[in-house]
Amino acid sequence: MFLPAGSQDETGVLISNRLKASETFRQVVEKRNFKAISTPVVEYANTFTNEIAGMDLQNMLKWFNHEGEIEVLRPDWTAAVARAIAKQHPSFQKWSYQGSIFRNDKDGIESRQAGIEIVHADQFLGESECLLTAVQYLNTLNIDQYVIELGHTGIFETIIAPYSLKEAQEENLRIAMHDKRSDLVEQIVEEEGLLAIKDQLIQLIDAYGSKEILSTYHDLWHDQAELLKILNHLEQLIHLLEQTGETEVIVDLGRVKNLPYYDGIMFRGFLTSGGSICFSGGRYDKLYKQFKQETSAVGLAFDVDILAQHMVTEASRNKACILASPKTHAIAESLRKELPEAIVDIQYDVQADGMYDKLYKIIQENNQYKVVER
Ligand SMILES: N[C@@H](Cc1c[nH]c[nH+]1)C(=O)O
Repeated sequence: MFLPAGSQDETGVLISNRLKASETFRQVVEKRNFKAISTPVVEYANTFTNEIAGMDLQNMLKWFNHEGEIEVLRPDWTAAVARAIAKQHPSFQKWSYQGSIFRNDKDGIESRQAGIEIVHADQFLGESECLLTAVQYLNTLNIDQYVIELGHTGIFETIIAPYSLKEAQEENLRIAMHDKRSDLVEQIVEEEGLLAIKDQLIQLIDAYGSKEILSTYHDLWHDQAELLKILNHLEQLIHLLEQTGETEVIVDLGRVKNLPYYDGIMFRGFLTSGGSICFSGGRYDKLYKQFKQETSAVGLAFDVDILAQHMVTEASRNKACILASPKTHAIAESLRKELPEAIVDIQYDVQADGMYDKLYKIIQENNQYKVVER
């Protein structure tokens, strides 16, 4: 029997790591006063594809229901949580969730996320709390080899704003920037007659690295108030992270939004070995416009599958086997307590050597049963 492309089975350590990552997440966010929320796996496509949320239906797992409406398997938590809490009283700000999302533009169709969303809070408070929760969670999981990257949708958007690009061309340019394809950026800019910003965009592609890069851009953008404001904002967040710990922070000024609803700061966590993205998030105030709310909204989600692959597994426990028979099986069961530290299996026969660290047999002594090493 085969599985559809993108679906996969899992066994052993990966599962226990994932469960541990989930439980740790639950504890960390509960202690930081997040309230758990869960939304159904099946939703109307419109929750994600409406004009404001803007996600692409093409990448969703979808079907028609009996009323002819398109339903999907949850492709994104952020839009689902926004739908769910839009009706809630705005006094509560901090939400957390855990569960799968399904999209066929990712490596596997299903990926497990653990995330937080902070709504109606002061902007800097929300962003700081997102980043500091990420730091605390990764520390608690003993993952210390990572880098936090900060970006901002406003840089690219401000630069192209004076030119009225068609939506499709704008998106192509965004994708070329996202992929850091200077050849494509050059081509699109020339086709669209945007020569005035050609050099600026090409230069931005390489504008990533440690915070020192910010001072170069302070000079370059000295007369562009909007862009200077963004640089100051990034600096403020870097300063906060520096004050609270040893976290390595980089900036990518050429970063463009990877989700259509982002408008503002964007953050990602990269694991140093291998470079996988372990969390991703950003500001998305505009998503709430669909509910006629002008508010602040920011969040991030961890890729729990990636975390599970990179968690250091604890030294595994000793594996013991008590050899029994149908007649002594009940006795063997009662003798498990004599081996409290080990993983204890009961078998009638052990075929392969090396399956267990120790083999025990049952003996009777003074009318008492006990296990002794064989
Ligand atoms: N939903 C985003 C993560 C996020 C949470 N909040 C804001 N952004 C993602 O799947 O990448």
